[in-house]
Amino acid sequence: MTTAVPLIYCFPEFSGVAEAVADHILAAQNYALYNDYNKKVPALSATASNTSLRTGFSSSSSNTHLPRSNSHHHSASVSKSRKEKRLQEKQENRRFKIGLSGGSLIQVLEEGLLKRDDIEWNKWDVYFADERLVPFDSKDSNYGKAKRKIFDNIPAGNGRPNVFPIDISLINDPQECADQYEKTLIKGFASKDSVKLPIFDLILLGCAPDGHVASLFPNQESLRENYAWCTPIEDAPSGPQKRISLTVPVICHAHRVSFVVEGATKAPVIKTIMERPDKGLPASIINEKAAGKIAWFVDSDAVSDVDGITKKTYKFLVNTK
Ligand SMILES: O=C(O)[C@H](O)[C@@H](O)[C@H](O)[C@H](O)COP(=O)(O)O
Repeated sequence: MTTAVPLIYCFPEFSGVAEAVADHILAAQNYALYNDYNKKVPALSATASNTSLRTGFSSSSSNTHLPRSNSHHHSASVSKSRKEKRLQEKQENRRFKIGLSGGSLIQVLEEGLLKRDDIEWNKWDVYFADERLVPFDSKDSNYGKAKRKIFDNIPAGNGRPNVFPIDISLINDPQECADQYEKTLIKGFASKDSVKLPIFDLILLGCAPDGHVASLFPNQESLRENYAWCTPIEDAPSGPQKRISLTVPVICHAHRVSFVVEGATKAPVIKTIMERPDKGLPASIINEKAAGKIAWFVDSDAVSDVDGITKKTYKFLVNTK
């Protein structure tokens, strides 16, 4: 049995998965932007005290101290208000950084996200956990699919995310394409400081019947890549052969890593992941290495073969009223 005890949220239907995944994403968005899953705090633009509520920093002391008219106090309050302004700017510049896989996940997101009106799309930076090296208009392109199904259908006026696809001019050269995508990640995650690994707020993964996640396939060398952020795949055993993928260390370094898996065809592999981590399937490796920040969103069919797992009831975090 798996030594990591992941949270497994199970739903009888696909639509239940889609709704819960959307809530989960929204909670992660709100936490990344406001340190508050439920974003109960009032809009930032209003007052300085709102800033303190949102950031957790204590702001003005004017409610607890009588004002004193000396220059020291004046300059202190000027620098305080500068500090507040800086905090406010920092707050306003926060971004929600999410990594998406392809496959059926895109339909789940299409169904769950597009009906919500509390998504701050213009604060999203969307990267891809993996990409097939095909033209964007191919049905196999993860970016192309996400664009057609989701990004192109965001209602007007709801903002637009920053989306980071691969450099399409490099689809014949997986190594170059992976290096270039790594540069894109460095720019987005480490432009000012040097960081060992990027920290995504959330990475969403599917899981194929062979246990591959993103484009990390069983027994391939890319699964053991420990330094690069992004790895080339030259010979994927299914689907388009040339791909790029985020590496295991990058995926496991995210704040949250969530699997979204539906359908009876996945039942055998989910059994193996939960019961035989020693087989070392890519999904098992992530499940174990990122223990503590993993959640599984599955339908009943996908877990029908597994005995002895504890299914949790998903508690919706984001208040939609
Ligand atoms: O580009 C890819 O191949 C995907 O990112 C891949 O990792 C996917 O998530 C699984 O193959 C599951 O796909 P399904 O959910 O469609 O079965």
